Amino acid sequence: MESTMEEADVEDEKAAATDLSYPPVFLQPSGAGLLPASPCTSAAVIDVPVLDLHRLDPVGLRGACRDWGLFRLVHHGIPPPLSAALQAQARDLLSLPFDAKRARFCFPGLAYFWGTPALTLHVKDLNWLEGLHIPLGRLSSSSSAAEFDGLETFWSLVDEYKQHLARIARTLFEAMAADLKLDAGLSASYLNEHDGTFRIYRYPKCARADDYFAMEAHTDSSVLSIVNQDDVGGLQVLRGGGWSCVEPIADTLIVNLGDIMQASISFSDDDQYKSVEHRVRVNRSKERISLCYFGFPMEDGVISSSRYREFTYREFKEQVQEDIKLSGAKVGLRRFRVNDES
Ligand SMILES: O=C(O)CCC(=O)C(=O)O
Ligand SMILES: [Fe+2]
Repeated sequence: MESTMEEADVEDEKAAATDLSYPPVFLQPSGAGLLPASPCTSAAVIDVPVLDLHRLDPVGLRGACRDWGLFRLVHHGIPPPLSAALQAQARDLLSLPFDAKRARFCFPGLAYFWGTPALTLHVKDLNWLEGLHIPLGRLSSSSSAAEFDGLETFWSLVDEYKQHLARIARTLFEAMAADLKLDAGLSASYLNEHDGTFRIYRYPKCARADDYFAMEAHTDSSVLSIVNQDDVGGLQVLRGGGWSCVEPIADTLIVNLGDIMQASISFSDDDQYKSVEHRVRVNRSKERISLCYFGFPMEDGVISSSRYREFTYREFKEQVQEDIKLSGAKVGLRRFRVNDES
């Protein structure tokens, strides 16, 4: 048994080591010279709350947002063939040779990245991922012919998909704002759903699955994030002090709340939503694709609450970037806490 496992490991490692679509940093079987992330632990599958977008139950939503910071969304209205077509396009585009991806996807409206979860952030550890970064606000104004050349199908799918994302994000946010009794004037600038960020991730297989994370533990800086994952799995959530797996289930979306929702504290009962900590594990023998949307506030949107000092989203973003530049890690909302001794 032992030797079979080892043989399988060697085969997986060889396959991963020769895939020329992988960034070269992922082709080093020994991972020489790379900083190892903390070892992954095995985690049990957990049943996360399920919400139906057609009949959004305010009590269920309140519980999911306060206790979990994450839920599974059903009846979300994205046609399954649209998700499948976009997943297939993502797979095709990211299977191009590494150099071709770097040369081809290099526009303000479409950028290829690898190794860290965002283009501009240099986090401490290598994340076993690559992807395409698409700022959705630029999509309609993006006029460069090169940006469209040969990608017409892809862009039209993204265009259709983004309408659904904006609809889902707005519907969920309105229900959350009503629950929190957010000030109507302020809450209008809390979510700029049409200018969200869309990222397509490919998590390469990694023979050393215990040494690296596909994406290390973090909270999202968004208002809310919407994850559409394939059937491979790997998303984990921190709950009750331990990590649990959020299973992929066909035609469902995983919604997680970001830091901005945690900061949007109800003035009426001082209660708080949760920006849930999550991470993605690598898979030894399968690549994983996920389509992720991040809804953010207006840049000048003021986030005002009893527990954090008032800040604009721009300020928050700049602080996150600065902390990462200085220490390689995000500090996040803690920076804005009133009376924070840390
Ligand atoms: O790919 C996933 O399932 C999650 C990605 C994620 O957490 C992120 O991009 O912030
Ligand atoms: Fe995330």
